[in-house]
Amino acid sequence: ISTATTLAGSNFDNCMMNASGVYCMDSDELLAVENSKAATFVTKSGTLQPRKGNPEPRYFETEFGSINSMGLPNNGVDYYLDFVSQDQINHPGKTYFLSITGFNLAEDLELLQKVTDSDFAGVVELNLSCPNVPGKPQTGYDFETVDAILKAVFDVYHKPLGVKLPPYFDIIHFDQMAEILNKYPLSYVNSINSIGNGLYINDDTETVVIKPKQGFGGIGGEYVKPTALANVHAFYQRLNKDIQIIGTGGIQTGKDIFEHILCGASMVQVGTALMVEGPVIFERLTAELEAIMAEKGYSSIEDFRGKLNYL
Ligand SMILES: O=C(O)c1[nH]c(=O)[nH]c(=O)c1Cl
Repeated sequence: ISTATTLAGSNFDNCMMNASGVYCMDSDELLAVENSKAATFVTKSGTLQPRKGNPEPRYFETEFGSINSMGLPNNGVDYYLDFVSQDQINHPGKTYFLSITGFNLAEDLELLQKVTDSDFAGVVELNLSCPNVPGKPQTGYDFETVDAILKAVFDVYHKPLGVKLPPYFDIIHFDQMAEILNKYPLSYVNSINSIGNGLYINDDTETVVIKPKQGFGGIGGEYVKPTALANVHAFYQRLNKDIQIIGTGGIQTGKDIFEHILCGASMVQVGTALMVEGPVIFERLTAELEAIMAEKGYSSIEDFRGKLNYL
């Protein structure tokens, strides 16, 4: 039984990794994921300059998941490019993911130029769905802007690149986004980012639990799995088959991974549960997924990927 997968032209010996933003801020965290059972890692979304992010508390764990309004704290794209370029030397042939996000098209292109000028040989994840930068709209919900960004990006960048999308909640939005995405040579689409602008309350103190944005923040964890599975499957149904899907959202067990793959995912990313359990989670998740595959008589994830049945 193998949980191996192929994504963006690279082979991975496992189909799971961290979600950007979790366990990927600095070299210690990235090495912890690297040295776990995860197939690879993706960095925290890098911006042109390092950022402190929003005032704390900006992340809070609840019974069913998490809420965050981090505000894009990161060490800057050069830090992550330097780290991954060095890591590639230590692990020749391994493919890593670099997440980037600009605050406008010019910044996106400047970030990609830096990637082109570096030794980075992995996959770029363009984060179109950073929900927690006050005053900035959620790019992923501005379809014309997404189209303009992808047109400009693929005019200049010709190596493997995927996009991280926010969740959509309307069938027409799945149709409209897929129509845009199908126009471009994307390696993959990663659905979903956190569900934007949720609110969690501490009843004892009658107070919100995070400081930024009067407590409003992106929701992750068990809360979001039905939305994540729907987004994975909606894009699987609509995108041309050379655009693969990374499934992110609500993964806590091997069963959750099985469901994401059944919906069409070729790789899954773990966020909130990784934050809770640490990188050792990938050993448990791998064992649980292998057990499900053994029970069902599947030897590879391709035996059941995308094969969700309808009634
Ligand atoms: O506030 C954040 O840093 C953040 N938080 C999220 O839940 N998703 C993102 O893409 C980002 Cl960039």
